[in-house]
Amino acid sequence: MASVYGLCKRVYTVLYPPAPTDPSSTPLKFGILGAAAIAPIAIVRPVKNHPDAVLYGVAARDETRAAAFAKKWGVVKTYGSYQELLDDPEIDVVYNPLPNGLHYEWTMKALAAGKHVLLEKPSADTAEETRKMFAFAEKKGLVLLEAFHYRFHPATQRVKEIVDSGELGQIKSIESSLTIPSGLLKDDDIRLSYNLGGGAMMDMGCYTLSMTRYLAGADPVKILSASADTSSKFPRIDIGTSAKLAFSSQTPDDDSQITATIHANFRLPARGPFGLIPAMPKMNVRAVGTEGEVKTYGKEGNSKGKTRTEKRYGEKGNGSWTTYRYQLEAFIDKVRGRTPQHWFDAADSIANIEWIGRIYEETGLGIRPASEAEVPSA
Ligand SMILES: NC(=O)C1=CN([C@@H]2O[C@H](COP(=O)(O)OP(=O)(O)OC[C@H]3O[C@@H](n4cnc5c(N)ncnc54)[C@H](OP(=O)(O)O)[C@@H]3O)[C@@H](O)[C@H]2O)C=CC1
Ligand SMILES: O=C1OC[C@@H](O)[C@H](O)[C@H]1O
Repeated sequence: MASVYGLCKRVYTVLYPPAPTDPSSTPLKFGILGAAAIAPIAIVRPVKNHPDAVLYGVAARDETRAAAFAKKWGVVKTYGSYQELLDDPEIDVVYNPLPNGLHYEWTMKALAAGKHVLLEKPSADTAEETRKMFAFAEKKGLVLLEAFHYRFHPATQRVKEIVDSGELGQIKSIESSLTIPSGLLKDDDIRLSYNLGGGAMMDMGCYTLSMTRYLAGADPVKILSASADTSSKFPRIDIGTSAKLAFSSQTPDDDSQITATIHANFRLPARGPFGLIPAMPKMNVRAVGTEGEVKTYGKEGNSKGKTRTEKRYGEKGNGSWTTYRYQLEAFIDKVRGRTPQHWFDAADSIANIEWIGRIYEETGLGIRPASEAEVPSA
């Protein structure tokens, strides 16, 4: 009963985050590019709870969309084009939740305008674009972060701690999957557009790969296999991708490899007789060592031997801080010149998109198209 109450309380606090009690008189002003579906959870609510941030602007291709968004979420100013927002000297930080294929163009333009950028995942369509964005940010002395929010949460960090502690023995395999049920995406969803950088490996596989690389503490050494499911309607889009990767063992004196499987799918079929049991979105990570295993997100299985369940909601906000709120805290610390509790750098983002590209090549679908937009040069 107590935990049901706790859950309801956490959900309520996530949806209605309390205003900070000690707001800054000179907060960072955030601008959002596009009235994106993800913006309320990923940036609007976290900003409302941060003492050093305000939601200043939102731009949309059609200003009425920006106006509707601003009214609903309490944003101060609206713009009828992304460039107008970037040209506003009041804006300090840009949140870029545009379709993947537009990440590079608008991040380069935002950096050129002198804004720090919190950039949605995956960083861009190609590794070359990601390299250029980070090089430009560094040259300009601006903060650029790919929004892998999960990394900032204490639960993720605890899993990493368990893996690194050695209590599981030598890690032999890592499995990571992120899947959503069939029927969730409409045909015009950005995730189903090749030109906008869509595909399951881009959209969800980027997390599974990132998490696997994080737990392995290294990049893969080889792709052992990779395959993609497609559909006749979207022949260049992977509805699902599965890949098997080899990592070098991180344990000294162990020359065996870690085998990792990653799995991303947009169309998990319903189950049971006549498909009557609807599938649920699933996020699962499991690292198996010679002495034990750790699972995240999934339910306890019928494991033999000793098992324990650890919960890590984090201490902040009485356990109500989301991954996005933790991410925002770190991002603002970085912008303000403080040391964030966790960070990951350009090399990490570059390696992730490089391996996404390699996996796409291996499936035969090829990497997503590079941007043809004219952008400011680094
Ligand atoms: N961190 C996370 O948990 C999540 C991250 N994401 C990432 O965020 C990004 C956006 O995802 P999501 O919010 O679901 O996307 P939406 O479908 O809501 O699209 C985002 C915005 O893209 C703009 N846009 C610009 N050009 C186009 C175009 N040609 N076609 C369609 N839209 C266009 C639209 O802005 P306008 O208002 O100007 O029309 C729209 O609001 C993606 O990179 C995705 O990977 C998505 C979900 C979860
Ligand atoms: O967190 C997520 O889960 C569902 C995906 O479609 C989305 O883009 C991703 O970021």
